[in-house]
Amino acid sequence: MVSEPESFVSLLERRWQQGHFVCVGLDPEYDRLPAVVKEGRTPEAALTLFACSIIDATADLVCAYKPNSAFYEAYGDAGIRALKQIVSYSKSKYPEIPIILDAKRADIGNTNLGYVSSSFDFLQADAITVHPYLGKEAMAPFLSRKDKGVIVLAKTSNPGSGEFQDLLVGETREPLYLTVARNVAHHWNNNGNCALVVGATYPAELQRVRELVGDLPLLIPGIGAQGGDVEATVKAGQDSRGWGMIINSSRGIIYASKGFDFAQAARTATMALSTEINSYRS
Ligand SMILES: O=C(O)c1cc(=O)[nH]c(=O)n1[C@@H]1O[C@H](COP(=O)(O)O)[C@@H](O)[C@H]1O
Repeated sequence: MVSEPESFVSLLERRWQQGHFVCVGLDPEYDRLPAVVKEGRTPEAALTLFACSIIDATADLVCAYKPNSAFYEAYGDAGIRALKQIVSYSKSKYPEIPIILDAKRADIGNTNLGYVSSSFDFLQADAITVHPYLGKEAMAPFLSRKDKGVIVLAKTSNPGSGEFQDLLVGETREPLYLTVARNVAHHWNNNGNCALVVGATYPAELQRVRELVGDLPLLIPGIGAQGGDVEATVKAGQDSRGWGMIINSSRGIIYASKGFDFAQAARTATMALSTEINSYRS
């Protein structure tokens, strides 16, 4: 009998149980790669070696990896091949670590079937980031994949995220990001596979979301290069179990050193962030 693949949420909860809350963002730019990685290699080989070296150096410290598709699509088919190799490498060597494809997809329903095939079946990611703009009905192809995580943008980390996300809406005149959080937690999550994105740069909003959604997993980017505060993030973002957080740092970890020691430096940065996160959990 073929056993069911372990679900995204169950993989995640096992990592949290072991005290791992850091998500390393695998967002490589060829021009920023260390010379030791680029020398004598094609861009495809260099991107793959860089990300896989960081995976090997940090696998015992993380709750997830999050490659952002943009950084691979930028290099055309070579980039897509690199992304495929990186996900395959991580899934075969570290099957206990969930992979989040950060692609911020979502379209009308039948178009979403294409995104589902490419992210979950071709790339074999465990979860994907999506935006909520088309509503629950359109999201059925994602939501029906019980084993895969559907991580919905609520309050994003960028300075201009309030333009739409903070608009006061509905009878209660609450900010739109809270309506998104409520609908996802209470109406979209029939299969227990939903999560939300809330930026670490907005701890007050993070707290409001956490109060509204119970123990729903939250992907929290914005630590490191974007300046989010770790203490405020953990205090606002942890759930009733002291879990619930996928705290992403990309540039702050992957570019910790430009030298031959880049992977070891990524490990040191991941360890420091993990220790700091755990020091604020209750
Ligand atoms: O969905 C995301 O991961 C995301 C949402 C958000 O609100 N802000 C945000 O920065 N991200 C992503 O998280 C990563 C942040 O990278 P660094 O700023 O380098 O740590 C990038 O891949 C972003 O695209």
